[in-house]
Amino acid sequence: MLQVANLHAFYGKSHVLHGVEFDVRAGEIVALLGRNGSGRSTTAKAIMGMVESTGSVHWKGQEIQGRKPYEIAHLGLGYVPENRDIFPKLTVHQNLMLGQKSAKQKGRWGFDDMYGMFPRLKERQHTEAGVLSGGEQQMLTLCRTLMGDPDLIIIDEPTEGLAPKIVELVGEYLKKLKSRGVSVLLIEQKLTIAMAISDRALVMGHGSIVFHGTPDTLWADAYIRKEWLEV
Ligand SMILES: Nc1ncnc2c1ncn2[C@@H]1O[C@H](COP(=O)(O)OP(=O)(O)OP(=O)(O)O)[C@@H](O)[C@H]1O
Repeated sequence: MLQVANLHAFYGKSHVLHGVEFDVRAGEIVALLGRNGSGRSTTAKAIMGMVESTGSVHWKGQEIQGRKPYEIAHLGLGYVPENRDIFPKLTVHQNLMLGQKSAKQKGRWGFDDMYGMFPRLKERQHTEAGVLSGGEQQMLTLCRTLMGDPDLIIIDEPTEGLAPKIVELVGEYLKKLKSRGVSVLLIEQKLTIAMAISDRALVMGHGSIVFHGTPDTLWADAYIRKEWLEV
């Protein structure tokens, strides 16, 4: 479904990704793990056309490397960035409306799905998004992206700063997405959530993939965990 090959990315003169290669198949949750600064967010941004990059990004059989971010989003790739991407002066409901692909075209998800999944957003549907808590804004960003009906969602550190109970909930939601046919590329630091929900795990270090395999194999690999992860 998504195939990334020989991906290099640059911030000006700084060369931060060095030939990243991996794939995400239909219906999979793939965890992209690594320490801060290892290049996970840059990988997401390079796939979405948001940083200068070279190499190949194949999405559903077509090359999307070099395309504009909005074109990539229209092709069914959803991106939930680390910093909350909401319109603070609009209400929760208006934010969700803006996420819809088009008002007429019915996607896989409607308002009821979002409010069912996150009752807190339903309670606050008429509230300005800017006054929501950090966790609620994160949920809203995820829901707004889902309203665009993506086939694959790249989600950057959704559990950052959340209480352990909420982290578990986020895991449940991501599994729900998978059960509705949405693939997930989950950027994470927490090995526990990745172990609990992902089909495969990738570990990044210094801008390259240093491990790929099942979560169980990763758990059993003390060297990789010690060298490249904070566990
Ligand atoms: N806008 C930028 N300009 C210059 N260098 C950057 C920029 N953003 C990231 N970098 C550098 O690129 C490298 C990879 O960073 P990246 O943000 O992709 O890592 P990460 O694994 O997602 O970690 P984090 O969660 O801390 O963002 C780091 O060395 C970082 O300092």
